[in-house]
Amino acid sequence: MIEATELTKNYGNVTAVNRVSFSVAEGELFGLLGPNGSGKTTMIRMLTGQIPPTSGSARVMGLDAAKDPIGVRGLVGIIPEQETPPSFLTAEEYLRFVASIRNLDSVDERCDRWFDLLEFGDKRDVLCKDLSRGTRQKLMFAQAFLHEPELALIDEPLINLDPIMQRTVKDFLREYVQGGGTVFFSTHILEIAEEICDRIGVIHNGRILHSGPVEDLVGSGRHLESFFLDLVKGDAGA
Ligand SMILES: Nc1ncnc2c1ncn2[C@@H]1O[C@H](COP(=O)(O)OP(=O)(O)OP(=O)(O)O)[C@@H](O)[C@H]1O
Repeated sequence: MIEATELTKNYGNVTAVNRVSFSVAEGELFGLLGPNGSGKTTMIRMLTGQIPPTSGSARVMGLDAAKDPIGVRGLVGIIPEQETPPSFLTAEEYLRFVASIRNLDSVDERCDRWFDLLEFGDKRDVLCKDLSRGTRQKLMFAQAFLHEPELALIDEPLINLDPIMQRTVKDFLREYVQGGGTVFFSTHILEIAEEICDRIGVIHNGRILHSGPVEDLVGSGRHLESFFLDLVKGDAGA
């Protein structure tokens, strides 16, 4: 579903992502872990064609993300970091707007499903500017999955959600990949990665320091936190 080859992004003299290669297979829940400023958001922006790479390439669902960014965004679901829905639309108007752009049928059913699952149907007629941060995040989650994409790319999916809603979203993501969907998400919350990911990549200073199945870590008796800290601190000291 994703094939990144020597992907690099420079902002002026800052190298945010440095010759990163990896792939994500269908049905996988892949977590990109890294501390603040390590390159996670830049990576997701390149994979979704929001910014072009300085060099290297990314194929996403068979399309070149730099050459066909609109094609990629038509296929995948995206939750960008700290993105908020338009302030002047209600929650339901926003979902219907997304549904019309994506030419979806059964719009009532699709909207109801997400209002029910994420328990915010009582907010459907509230203007987005008046929604709480957590409810805006639920809405962003709903818009990303409204068209039932085969691949979702999510930047920090659970950051504003309370523990009950985090549980719902984690369960949804596991069911989604068990049903054949693929998820690429970035986080610095290690417990979430350890709990739901099939595979993780650890990124620091724009480079992938490690990539592998979570069960290898669990099987070795190591906790992800100590593994992550050793890797990142070792890299910082190198
Ligand atoms: N538009 C930009 N212009 C200049 N530098 C940028 C830009 N976007 C990101 N950077 C820099 O690139 C590096 C990687 O940033 P990025 O936002 O990708 O990291 P991140 O891992 O998502 O961080 P966080 O977890 O804090 O959101 C940082 O040094 C950041 O300051």
